[in-house]
Amino acid sequence: MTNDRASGTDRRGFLRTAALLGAAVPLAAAGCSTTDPKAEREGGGTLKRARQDGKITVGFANESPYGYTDKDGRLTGEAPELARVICKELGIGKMDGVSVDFGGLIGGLKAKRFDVIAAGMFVTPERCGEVAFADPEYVAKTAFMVPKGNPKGVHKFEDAARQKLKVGVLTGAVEGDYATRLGVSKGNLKTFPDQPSAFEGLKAGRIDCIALTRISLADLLAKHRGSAFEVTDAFVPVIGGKEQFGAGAFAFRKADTDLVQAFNGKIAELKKSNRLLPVIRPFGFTEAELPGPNDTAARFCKG
Ligand SMILES: CC1=N[C@H](C(=O)O)[C@@H](O)CN1
Repeated sequence: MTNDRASGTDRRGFLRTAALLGAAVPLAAAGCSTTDPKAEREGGGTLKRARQDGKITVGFANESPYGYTDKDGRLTGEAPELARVICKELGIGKMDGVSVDFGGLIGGLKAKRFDVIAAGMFVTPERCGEVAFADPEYVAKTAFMVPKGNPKGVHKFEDAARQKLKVGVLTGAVEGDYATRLGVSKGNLKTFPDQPSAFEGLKAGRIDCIALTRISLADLLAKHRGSAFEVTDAFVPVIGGKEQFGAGAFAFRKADTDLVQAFNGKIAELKKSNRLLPVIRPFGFTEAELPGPNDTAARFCKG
């Protein structure tokens, strides 16, 4: 992989490359934190290395508008663009991207294929056992893509479960968990590696609906204007009496505590100076999705 390309392997196994990400800027050596040798042994030290190299690698799931390559092959989306702003301010001028299925993000991070997950991944208690999350950059709701007119009246997972409908989700995404916990049988849950294949499944009638964030489905629908589908109103699944808001955040290896802190510092600054929304607004995010003061990673790790 070159320094300024995003690369990955698509689901057919073809290597895909994509031009990247912002011009190099001089290293901001001042204020760099040093990493202790123990942290490096345990897989930390990424912030120091990234500052020295002037480069960091992010993992993304090619889910638009969270993290994807555009028609020119450039890595973009809510999370990569925000990461680009933060990294530049941290003195890391270049960002490479590696594309994997959503379900491969945590494994890829741990295997050091990349240093940060920049895919709008939700903070959940299970995932907090595996990775360290920064504080959320947005909080989003869920929706379904269904045939126009929503003939089966699917507004929440319980509606799909009751009617034994087939629900399409992305591999490794939270919606699969929501669905099964709210009564959809494993046999009626169909996983897809990406949005286009889920859409094909819906079109072919292999599934009755797709469950994802409303933002993701609105983006998918916009790519298929005039199609026979619609996106339902956004809702918040409730499991065991608890509302499941989707708090999206960058994720890091647990040993990279200094990198998490550095990102958190910059996210706090961006929020305080009202600079967060302008970065993510072009991707369909509004004030309604901005995290509140209590929407911390620690809060969502608790569930
Ligand atoms: C950006 C995103 N977040 C959810 C998740 O973290 O599982 C899923 O909706 C998949 N996509």
